[in-house]
Amino acid sequence: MKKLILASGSPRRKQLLEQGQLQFSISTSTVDETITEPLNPEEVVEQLSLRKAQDVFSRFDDSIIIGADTIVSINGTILGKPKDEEEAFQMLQQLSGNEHDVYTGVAILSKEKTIVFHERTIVSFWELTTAEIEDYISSGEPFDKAGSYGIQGLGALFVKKINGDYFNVVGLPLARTVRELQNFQNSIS
Ligand SMILES: Cc1cn([C@H]2C[C@H](O)[C@@H](COP(=O)(O)OP(=O)(O)OP(=O)(O)O)O2)c(=O)[nH]c1=O
Repeated sequence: MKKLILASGSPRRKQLLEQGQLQFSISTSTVDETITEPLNPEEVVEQLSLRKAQDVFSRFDDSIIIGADTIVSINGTILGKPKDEEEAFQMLQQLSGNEHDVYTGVAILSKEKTIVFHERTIVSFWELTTAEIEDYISSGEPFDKAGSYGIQGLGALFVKKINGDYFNVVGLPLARTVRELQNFQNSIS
């Protein structure tokens, strides 16, 4: 059986794969995450997850590599990780009282094969007050997270409704990823 490598520096993705009882190591990718063409959110996450996986594959081509990327999409706008407090404030204001989509793309690749897929989860937020947003930003939680919130942390207090895989919002659609990986391993062995 080939070794499995998670191409991610995200502590959430590591935790989720561990929860899936998989044996793996980690090698962080250093790719540029800029998107230049006009793409749909699902195309963005698929392309970026593949870019991350390919980067690590170039160093470990005897292994199976998993890469992932998560973004928030609201009214045609894609929200990644905020660069500063001001951007975090704008993002949270946009999400307040509205419904948005969270997309995670996952790429699994080896010498023999490449697969890429995505999952979408719909999340509705309660109306947030300015004070609530400011307090949340002061907690520091928004900064390494797409859309400036973490559903697994204090951000849970903003969520009115969710439709789809919760773990997809945290950064990896776990059950689907494990199933896709099993099929992948069977097909190349
Ligand atoms: C919406 C949301 C996102 N996130 C996180 C998941 C991802 O780690 C992050 C989106 O950034 P990504 O660019 O997908 O991932 P990353 O930079 O953290 O890690 P890497 O590229 O090395 O794999 O946002 C949460 O933790 N909770 C949430 O509720």
